[in-house]
Amino acid sequence: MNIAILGFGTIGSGVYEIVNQIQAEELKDCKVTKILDLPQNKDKLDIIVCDINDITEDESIDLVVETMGGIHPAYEFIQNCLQHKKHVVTANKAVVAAHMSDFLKSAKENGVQFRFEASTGGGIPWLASIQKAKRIDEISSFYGIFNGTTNYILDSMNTLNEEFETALKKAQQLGYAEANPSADIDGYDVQNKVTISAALAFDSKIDMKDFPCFSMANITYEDIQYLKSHHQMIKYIGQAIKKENMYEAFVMPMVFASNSLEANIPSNFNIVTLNGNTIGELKFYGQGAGKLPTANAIVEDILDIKNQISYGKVSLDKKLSYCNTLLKEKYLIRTNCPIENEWIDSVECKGANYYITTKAISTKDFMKLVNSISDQKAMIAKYM
Ligand SMILES: NC(=O)C1=CN([C@@H]2O[C@H](COP(=O)(O)OP(=O)(O)OC[C@H]3O[C@@H](n4cnc5c(N)ncnc54)[C@H](OP(=O)(O)O)[C@@H]3O)[C@@H](O)[C@H]2O)C=CC1
Ligand SMILES: N[C@@H](CC=O)C(=O)O
Repeated sequence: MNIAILGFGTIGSGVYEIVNQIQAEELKDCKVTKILDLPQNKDKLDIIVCDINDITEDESIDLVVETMGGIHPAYEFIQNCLQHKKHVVTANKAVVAAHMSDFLKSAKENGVQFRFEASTGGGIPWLASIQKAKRIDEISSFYGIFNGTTNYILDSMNTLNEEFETALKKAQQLGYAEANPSADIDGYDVQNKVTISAALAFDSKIDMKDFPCFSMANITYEDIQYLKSHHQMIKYIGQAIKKENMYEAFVMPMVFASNSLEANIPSNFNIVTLNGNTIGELKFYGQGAGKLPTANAIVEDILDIKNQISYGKVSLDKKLSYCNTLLKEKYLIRTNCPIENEWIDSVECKGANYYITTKAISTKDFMKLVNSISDQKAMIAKYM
């Protein structure tokens, strides 16, 4: 199987290394024969080309790996490759979340495969596991730590007493962060991953514009110390739940008991959990970001395509409506101004700050409460 890679950065170079340099029996008839890169990088390797047509028009190429990131020109390049009857495997959650149904349709029309395991959960076989679980079960909910960069930051602040900015810089140097790390910190990356996971778990295209997404940028060292004194830890979570033809979803910081699995996830690792009617709770753990773990997930997709292995068809046929009264939960707000409200359960004063815990309330009421807070630096989290 001849493979082309679009984009030779952290993940693209990892795919090249695994396919062309690891001596696995399964990989012996796979070879990267072309790489699309920008003209300034033309001399890095003799298989680099700078025109997508050199790949789409090359009949010897069977499969294209897209690891450029972003929506454009990734969307056009993926469509072009599918229309030229080449299988496509991508790690690019932004383009998959936005255009999954177009890609699946083009792949079907052209008799090829479109796979995207690496887009969600890095090296964890999460999407395949959702598909396997769904062969028997109805999946009612999933949640988890879906972002390696933000987990690395929170873990470094907690265990190494590092500043947020220092930890972020290290995560960037290690190749975990998105090109614009606001995607990690402000939640767009997890929104994409929740959307992709929901498509597979619930057979439905949910719209990320509907559900709340709170940044984790306001979490401070003092917040982590405060929670530690209460035997708790904060993590950055994506979550979705389905009830009949309705769903709720969130991206936000969440407070866990310090002896829970989630509270103890280190470094760039992710943990993701699904709930099914016969399997119950099922958890998956592994590196959620980084060159070789993510490249590994891409190569697993390549081998599944080569060996014609599928865990079920992806269908987005079910219509789910967003409903913000399905859940009733407790929230934690740290702010410099007191809040008086019927939904407040307790308030603890710490220096200039108030740590406010709400009663169990609906998302609808919680959003009203949040909109009444003028403190731009307020930290907002949900209790697990
Ligand atoms: N890093 C990670 O841990 C993970 C990343 N992903 C996803 O994988 C994708 C790639 O990420 P990553 O490897 O980290 O990103 P990088 O920025 O390291 O790599 C992207 C590469 O693509 C190149 N590129 C951009 N546009 C073009 C173009 N038009 N033609 C040719 N080359 C182009 C870039 O060149 P230049 O730098 O010169 O602009 C860069 O070398 C993203 O979608 C990301 O979300 C998914 C899971 C984990
Ligand atoms: N930036 C992402 C990369 C993997 O999806 C992350 O940190 O999780």
